[in-house]
Amino acid sequence: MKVIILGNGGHSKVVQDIIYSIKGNEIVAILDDKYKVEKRENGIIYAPFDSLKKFLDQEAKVVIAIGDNKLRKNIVTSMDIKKEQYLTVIHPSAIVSTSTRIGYGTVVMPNAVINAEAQIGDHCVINTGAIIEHDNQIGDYTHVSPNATLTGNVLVEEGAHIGASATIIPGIKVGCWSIVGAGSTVIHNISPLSTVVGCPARIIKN
Ligand SMILES: CC(=O)SCCNC(=O)CCNC(=O)[C@H](O)C(C)(C)COP(=O)(O)OP(=O)(O)OC[C@H]1O[C@@H](n2cnc3c(N)ncnc32)[C@H](O)[C@@H]1OP(=O)(O)O
Repeated sequence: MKVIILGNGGHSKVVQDIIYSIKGNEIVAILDDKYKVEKRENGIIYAPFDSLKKFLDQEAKVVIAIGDNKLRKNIVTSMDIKKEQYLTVIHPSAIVSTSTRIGYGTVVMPNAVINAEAQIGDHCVINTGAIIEHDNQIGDYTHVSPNATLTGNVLVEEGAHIGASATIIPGIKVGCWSIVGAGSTVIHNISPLSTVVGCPARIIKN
């Protein structure tokens, strides 16, 4: 599979490793606005974002490898690429139930676990070792950070960011574009656009 990667920062390095860990994948271009002019190194083209259309052919799939949820959404809305052309990337060590649905452009990192009937949206990041338990609903453009644990029936709305090693107890709703601080334990629903931290998590911004 030919793959075009958008973004070339720290998160992208991990995504590139995952793409290479899957047999048959080939990264053909890495686009980022830090490249002002097009260049080719070791068979990969490096160029600014707006050159995407030039490299996009029917065979190539696209992954947005940018950790920031809002930026990922902005790029998707500005690029006008067909949904089906986004590649869903799942590291071979991740454990994913056959009854889950994982959306377009979503990246599932090493040792993540996604259990029965969880639904994961488009352009999400399920980071290293994250646990998404049964029946979770995870919205588009979310990021579940390394080692976070979402227990059963958790609902995470669009754009929310769950910090590293956070824990969310069963049945909780995390509102859209909220942030859960690293190491927090969430025991109450979180309203949209809020930031919560601590054990139990308390609101510090909304
Ligand atoms: C591979 C990767 O790297 S994936 C990326 C994973 N990233 C993360 O997990 C980062 C998650 N982010 C955090 O935890 C951040 O601290 C945030 C977003 C919750 C808060 O950041 P800011 O809005 O900048 O808040 P700020 O640092 O000013 O702290 C505000 C208060 O909350 C407290 N606080 C901040 N974060 C936490 C936390 N995780 N747990 C407990 N308390 C916290 C601070 O001590 C401070 O308290 P005070 O007012 O009593 O002094």
